[in-house]
Amino acid sequence: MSTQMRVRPAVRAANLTKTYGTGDATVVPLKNLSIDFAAGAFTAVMGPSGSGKSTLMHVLAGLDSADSGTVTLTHDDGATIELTGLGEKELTRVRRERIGFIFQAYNLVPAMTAEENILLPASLGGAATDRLFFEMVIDRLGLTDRLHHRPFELSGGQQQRVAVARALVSKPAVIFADEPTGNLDSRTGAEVLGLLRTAVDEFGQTVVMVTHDVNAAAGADSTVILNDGRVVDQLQDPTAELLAARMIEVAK
Ligand SMILES: Nc1ncnc2c1ncn2[C@@H]1O[C@H](COP(=O)(O)OP(=O)(O)OP(=O)(O)O)[C@@H](O)[C@H]1O
Repeated sequence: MSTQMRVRPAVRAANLTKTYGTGDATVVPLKNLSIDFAAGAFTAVMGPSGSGKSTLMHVLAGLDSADSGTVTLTHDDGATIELTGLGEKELTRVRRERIGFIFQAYNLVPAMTAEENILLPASLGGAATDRLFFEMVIDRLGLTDRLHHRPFELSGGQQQRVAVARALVSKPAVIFADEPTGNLDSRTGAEVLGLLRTAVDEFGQTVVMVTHDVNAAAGADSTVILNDGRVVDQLQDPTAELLAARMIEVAK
């Protein structure tokens, strides 16, 4: 039995099926998919374009619904919440208190400055922000002199870094990141990966990150590979070379 399977899952997906469209236009991005994400671990999710990675992240975070199946979060004290069984109000509360999300499209609030965007989850959740941690995150992301700019005054990469900072500063139990380094130069990408690693190693948070980059995935503790809406492999501590070889096989 692998290390990953012995530890408590922070997030458990069971038999998730998701369909978009009807008739000839039907797409089934998730096909009876089950997977556990270990608590306090960094898991990468890889797979060909269209294999269902973003859909899975949205369903896991309660941002999109599944046709069937369940998503369950487990607290540190062992208490569980079935996200898929919650009403909208309760779901919003759980998302605010427990989940951070880094979207592919950043989803920043246009009228707010970078700092206001970063502090928004904490202010909505009523939690006090750890100001020292905030300063560390924005310094490492190179955002210190961009805090008073609004999103339209920032480059794509700067907006992505604001989205990363927003997901980190309230220290949610689980962070879902959908290609968080996709739009960044290699140095800033490495900073983002380092911060996600810190979230896991120093703060015990659980990180689930979609990436197309085998080097980024190799820095995680394990990698889940999706193909056609299903989990086709789960590798513990794989090397970038092994991941590259698996991705080529999956794409065949
Ligand atoms: N809102 C939607 N309406 C209809 N089809 C959708 C919608 N969102 C995703 N799909 C389809 O579902 C499938 C899975 O998409 P998804 O974005 O989850 O894949 P992905 O693995 O994240 O891809 P990529 O690596 O290109 O981001 C694709 O065929 C996509 O076109």
